[in-house]
Amino acid sequence: MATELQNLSSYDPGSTPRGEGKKIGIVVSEWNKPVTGNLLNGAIQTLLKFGVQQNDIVVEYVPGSFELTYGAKKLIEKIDPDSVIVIGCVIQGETPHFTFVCNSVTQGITELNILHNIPVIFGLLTTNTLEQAKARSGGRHGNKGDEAAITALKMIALNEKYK
Ligand SMILES: Nc1c(NC[C@H](O)[C@H](O)[C@H](O)CO)[nH]c(=O)[nH]c1=O
Ligand SMILES: CC(=O)[C@@H](O)COP(=O)(O)O
Repeated sequence: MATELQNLSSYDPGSTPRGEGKKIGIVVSEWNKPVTGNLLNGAIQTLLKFGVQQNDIVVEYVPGSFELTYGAKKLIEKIDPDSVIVIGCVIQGETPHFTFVCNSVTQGITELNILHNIPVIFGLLTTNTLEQAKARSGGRHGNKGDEAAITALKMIALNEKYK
C-alpha cells in the first residue's frame, strides 16, 4: 500500500506486543543524518512507549546504508538481540548508484533474516527527493522509525511463538 494511503506512524496499540525485557539493536546510517536522526528518534520513542528499557536499546552508527548489513550482522553475533532494526535514507542522485545501494541493503537484510533466528527490520527510506524523505521521517506521512519499532515488537512475538 502506498505511503500516501497509510501513515507510517499509524498502528493499533492494543495489538502491539509489549517490549519489557527485550533487547533491540539499532544500526543507523550517517548519510542524510538529519533524516536518519529523526527515524532513530521515532524508533527509540516507540520502543520505550511499549516498555523496552533504554539500557536494552543498543545503537551503532555506520557510514552509509551499504554498511547497514555488516553492522546488523555484528550486533546479531555480539549482543544477543531479540531483534535488529536497520535505519537509513537513500536518495536518488544523478547516477545508478542509488539502485546498487538499495538493492544491496535489501538483499543483505533479507539474507540476515534467513541465516539468523533474529528478525532484522528494514527501516530504510529509498526516495527520489529529500522532500519525500522528510515527509516519511516525522512529516506528513509519519515516521518510518515508528513503523520499524512496531514491526520489531510484532516479529519478536512471532519468533517467540514458534521457538
Ligand atoms: N548516496 C547515499 C549513500 N551512499 C553511500 C553508500 O551507502 C556507502 O556508504 C558507500 O558507497 C561506501 O561503501 N548512502 C546512504 O545511506 N544514502 C545515500 O543517499
Ligand atoms: C544513493 C547515492 O549513492 C546517490 O545519492 C549518490 O549520488 P550520485 O548518484 O549523484 O553520485
